[in-house]
Amino acid sequence: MSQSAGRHLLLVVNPTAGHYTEQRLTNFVQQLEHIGCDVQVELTRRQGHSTEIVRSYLARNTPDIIIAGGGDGTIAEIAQAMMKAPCALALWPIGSANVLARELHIPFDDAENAALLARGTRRTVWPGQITTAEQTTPTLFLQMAGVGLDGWIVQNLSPMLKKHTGRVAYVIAALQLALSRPLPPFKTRVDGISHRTVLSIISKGRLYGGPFALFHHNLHHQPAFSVLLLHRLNPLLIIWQMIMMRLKRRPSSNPAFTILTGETIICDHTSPIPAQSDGDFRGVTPLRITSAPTLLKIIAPPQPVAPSTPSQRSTSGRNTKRR
Ligand SMILES: Nc1ncnc2c1ncn2[C@@H]1O[C@H](COP(=O)(O)OP(=O)(O)OP(=O)(O)O)[C@@H](O)[C@H]1O
Repeated sequence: MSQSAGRHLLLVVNPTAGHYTEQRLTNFVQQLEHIGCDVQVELTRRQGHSTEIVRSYLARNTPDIIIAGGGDGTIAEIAQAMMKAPCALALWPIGSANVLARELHIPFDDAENAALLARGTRRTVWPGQITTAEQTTPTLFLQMAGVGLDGWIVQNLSPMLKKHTGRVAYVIAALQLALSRPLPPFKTRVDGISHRTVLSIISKGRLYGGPFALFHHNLHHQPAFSVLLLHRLNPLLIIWQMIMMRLKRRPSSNPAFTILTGETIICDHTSPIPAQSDGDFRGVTPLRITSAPTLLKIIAPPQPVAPSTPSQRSTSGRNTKRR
């Protein structure tokens, strides 16, 4: 009898996610049933609906695993409702970018993913949380948050273009913004040290925008973030960095940006600067980013041996200056 026999799974699916098809869902459910799981499928109908589905489901049931069928936005919404639940989260990566799934080495082949679910190996991850002045409850994110350029991009992104071109839509929006108007600089404080930035990327993972490695380490296993602070916006620099990322080279040292690690990040400005996390708009500055108070269990292959813990440092040597 398989290890997964009798496991009760809730599969929450975003049917608007980049790589969803009805046929793919039918096949995936059959694969899960084939390994002995009892699967309940719920389709979302609007943004935020997956949080409501999971909350009301957990009030009445105790599933063994909740599967997030979608991209990073759907995963974050489901995690938001699961923080105190004893069950594990699994990923069915059918989104456009699927950054967290790439980061955790979740198989993109559905049969292999079902086999991973059958084995049930778990990792714990430490989510981040973003709190704005208008929120009473912080919003969780599992992969990354971006303030400034990233927030403007998500605010200006055409959903139709995203549906048809996937990640290319973000590049088009970034170049449009970079060429159209000067973006206001704002203040980002990383563990008390203040920097002037036009974009701050605060990440648990190594990857950004899909398969591109932006940082050396993934910090999912500890209450810290990798932080990239872009000090000025130069379209040529952005194109150059994209080429380097495409070639899977990490950003080189450059006076235009600083890379460091930190635990508490505060962004502020006299006028509101937009922020996104895991690909969705999250409000405006002033805002504060810290680690969530609880860990989350995720079905994933075992974590590769981690390199030594990075201490707070800067690749451009500028993190000690106050701006
Ligand atoms: N039925 C729905 N209709 C409209 N929006 C939805 C629906 N279900 C979920 N959403 C929203 O769609 C947004 C994007 O979803 P998701 O992250 O799953 O897919 P994606 O954008 O294709 O993938 P990725 O985040 O990996 O690029 C999320 O904000 C989610 O709340």
